Amino acid sequence: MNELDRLGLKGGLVVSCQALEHEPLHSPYIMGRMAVAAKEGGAIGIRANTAVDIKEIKEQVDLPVIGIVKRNYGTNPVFITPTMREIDELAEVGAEIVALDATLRPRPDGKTLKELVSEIRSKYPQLLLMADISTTEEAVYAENLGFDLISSTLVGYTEETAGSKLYDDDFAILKDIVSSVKTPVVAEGNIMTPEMAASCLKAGVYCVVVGGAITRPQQITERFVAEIANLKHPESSNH
Ligand SMILES: CC(=O)N[C@H](C=O)[C@@H](O)[C@H](O)[C@H](O)COP(=O)(O)O
Repeated sequence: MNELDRLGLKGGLVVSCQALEHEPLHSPYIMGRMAVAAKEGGAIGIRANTAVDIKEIKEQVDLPVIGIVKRNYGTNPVFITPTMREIDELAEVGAEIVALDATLRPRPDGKTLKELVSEIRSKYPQLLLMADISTTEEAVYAENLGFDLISSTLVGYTEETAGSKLYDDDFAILKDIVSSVKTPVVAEGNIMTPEMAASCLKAGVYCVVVGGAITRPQQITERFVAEIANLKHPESSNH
């Protein structure tokens, strides 16, 4: 059994417990409780943002953590674990897997993705690396660089893919990625229902990451409110 399979994520649900500074649940304590709730519900892993949140989550649950640090560097669009600084923070708190932006866009420190990956491999050989990508081309490149996992996290969140959603055309992009690489693929991004999560697993992904639909109550409330508003004013939904 390889290092990745030993973590026990295969075929299961990873819950992303994240709340940015501007969000109502922003707090390591609350993210720790979210992780406990996720574990009670049967989650087999947690995805989390920042060293402080991960530290708290690791004190609360014994599940493997996919760690990221979201940090903006000026106007550069790469914000998920962009540089070695964020990798160092995540390694220090013991994230088993580190996810990083693996798009082909220039990074804020001017390093190429290839350079960053080889630096991480020599500094932290035990760390498993997840490539957060937005296109099949990026997935294939990430596989060539030797990433341990490839996640659809950034589909719809880059200039090139803006306007698309992971679930478009019955998860066509996800299926294309799965059939183009041998590396385990993670389905992540806009998976809003249990049925959608099951469809992703049926499409051959290694595991599924769900965030907002479980841990961002403001998003969940918004969907209820939108549906109710639609009932009251059906004609306005066309505008
Ligand atoms: C694009 C981006 O910043 N994605 C972030 C990556 O960690 C998180 O904000 C998402 O919540 C996570 O990917 C899970 O996706 P969803 O919350 O849609 O289930």
